[in-house]
Amino acid sequence: MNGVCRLLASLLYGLESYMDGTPDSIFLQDMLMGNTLHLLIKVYDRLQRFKAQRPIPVECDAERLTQELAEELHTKEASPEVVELLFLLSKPHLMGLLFVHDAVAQKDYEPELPPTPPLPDDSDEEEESVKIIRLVKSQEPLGATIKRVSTGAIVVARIMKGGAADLSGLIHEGDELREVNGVPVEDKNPEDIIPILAQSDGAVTFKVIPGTKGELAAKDAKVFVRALFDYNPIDDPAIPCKEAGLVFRKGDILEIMSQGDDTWWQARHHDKAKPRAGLIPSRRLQEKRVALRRPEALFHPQRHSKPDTGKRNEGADYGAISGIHVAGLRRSFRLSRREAQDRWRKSDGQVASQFPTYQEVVPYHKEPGAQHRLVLLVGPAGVGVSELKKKLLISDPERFDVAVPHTTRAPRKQERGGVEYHFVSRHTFEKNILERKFIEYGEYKGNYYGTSVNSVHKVLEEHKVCLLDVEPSTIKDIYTAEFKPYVIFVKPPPLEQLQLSRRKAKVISNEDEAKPTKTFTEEDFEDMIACAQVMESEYGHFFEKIIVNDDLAMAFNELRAEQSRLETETQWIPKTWAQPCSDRNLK
Ligand SMILES: Nc1ncnc2c1ncn2[C@@H]1O[C@H](COP(=O)(O)OP(=O)(O)OP(=O)(O)O)[C@@H](O)[C@H]1O
Repeated sequence: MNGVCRLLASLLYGLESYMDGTPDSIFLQDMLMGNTLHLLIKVYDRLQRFKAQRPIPVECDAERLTQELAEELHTKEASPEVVELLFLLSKPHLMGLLFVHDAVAQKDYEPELPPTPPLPDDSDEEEESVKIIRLVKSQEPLGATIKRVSTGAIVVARIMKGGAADLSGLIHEGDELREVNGVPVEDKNPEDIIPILAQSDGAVTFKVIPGTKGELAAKDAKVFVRALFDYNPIDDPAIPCKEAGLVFRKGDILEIMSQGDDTWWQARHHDKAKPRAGLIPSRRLQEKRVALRRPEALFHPQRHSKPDTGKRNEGADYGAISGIHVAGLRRSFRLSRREAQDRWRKSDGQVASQFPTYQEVVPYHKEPGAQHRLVLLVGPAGVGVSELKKKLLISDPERFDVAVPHTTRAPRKQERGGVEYHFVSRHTFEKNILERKFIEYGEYKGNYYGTSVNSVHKVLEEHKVCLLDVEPSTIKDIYTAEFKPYVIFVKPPPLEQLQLSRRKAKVISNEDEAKPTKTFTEEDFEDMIACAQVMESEYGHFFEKIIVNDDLAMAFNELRAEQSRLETETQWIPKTWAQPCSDRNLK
């Protein structure tokens, strides 16, 4: 009210200089000063106050009630009060008031929808199936894309789930667009139609010929996938509509909302509130793309580890360096593994596909009392996997453990079977190899070293978290429901930070046997970074967590936090792991 009054006052004040006595100016002045306008404003003010109070009607049919009362009064003795009441009830003002009251109480005042635009005169037979659709536009996009098909017609290519068009239920994929806001679009390109929509304020009217693809979309079942690659529609020249694309990163969990199209699926981030779906390349399309890019990757230099000269000091182990003897951290065993050329076991087929695109996943929460997931640590040689593992073990020996490895070498003084190693004969070891009892094994200086499946089971059965560091090529062999491995990749920081942080660090020397350790060389750092890149590009789809080992304390804290998270939060595991029948046990 105040605002309206102020506006009127300033209008009068502003108009003063224009009041020149002409009929128009006199009319305007009379109108602005007039009683009618001011009464109207008063009414407006009252209505505003009632709007805020939101009164609820006591009676919705006062008119009928009044009529009944009048009939009743007619049967009574005509006392002066009865006569007066009958007189009041019959007054047109009161009747009008009650009529309006009832209309308001019954909310019988919705504005009628504007009449639909008349069909053009030149309607032909086909026009019989024409649909006129009116949608009210908000800030949100309509959530539909259009394209020109081979017949030259403009059709609705996609309806994005949860968008305005989808929620309206009126427009469907395959509908042919004839007009937008009365403008024929048959001779227009899709890009020319967008500005017509952009210009329209409020309601948009479409004239469409219903297509046949309409009902398909809703039928798709919901699925969750882990994206195994990064995607940004801006960089994708093939996407039919960049604005409709969904940005995601490797590791994101996506809810697939429609697989109706062979090449473009619709998905949304499972953890984001936005209900509207975006376009993503289908598995088939992405696999095709990766396959075409593959030859390039094959020529990528692969330097997982430097060729071993066999000159290293077999006796050097982490005990020697750190003063801590823990089974599974023995340097000799780790060196043997690096020498293992023979990839003794092929993939068991559990991996989603040859070309990592999307992995179907389901939520997983560890039941109390269930075994922990096997924690796999991978990283290039020297990055700090052993250091981090050792710190974790020391931080909570009741909770973490490592599998005791097997070896064919003779026990040294103070070494006890089953503690540092399981000492076995060459014959037994080879028999175990044939029986596929090892997760990984290798030979170093004439002796075998290996980690058995049973030794991992032993740790898990004790309800401890088993920490295992493996070559990335081994992951696929234990990527099973039995172990539910959680793969953590330890990554080196960029070169400068690597040089800075490792100034005082020591590695095993392979040039000078007299000194078991040496400082890192420039080449070691470059190798580490190159190797990490190859590992990430070849095996990155297995990594659920990447820890950059720059500052050791920070990297360790991150690892610890991740371990706690694993025990408390719901995780996403491959769907095949949740179906016990499809498990394949390692023997
Ligand atoms: N963030 C860090 N800052 C400084 N030094 C580090 C860091 N991480 C590891 N180191 C040191 O780098 C050296 C190599 O680490 P570590 O032996 O743990 O590597 P690794 O990944 O286990 O490699 P390998 O398998 O070849 O033994 C050790 O001396 C370790 O203390």
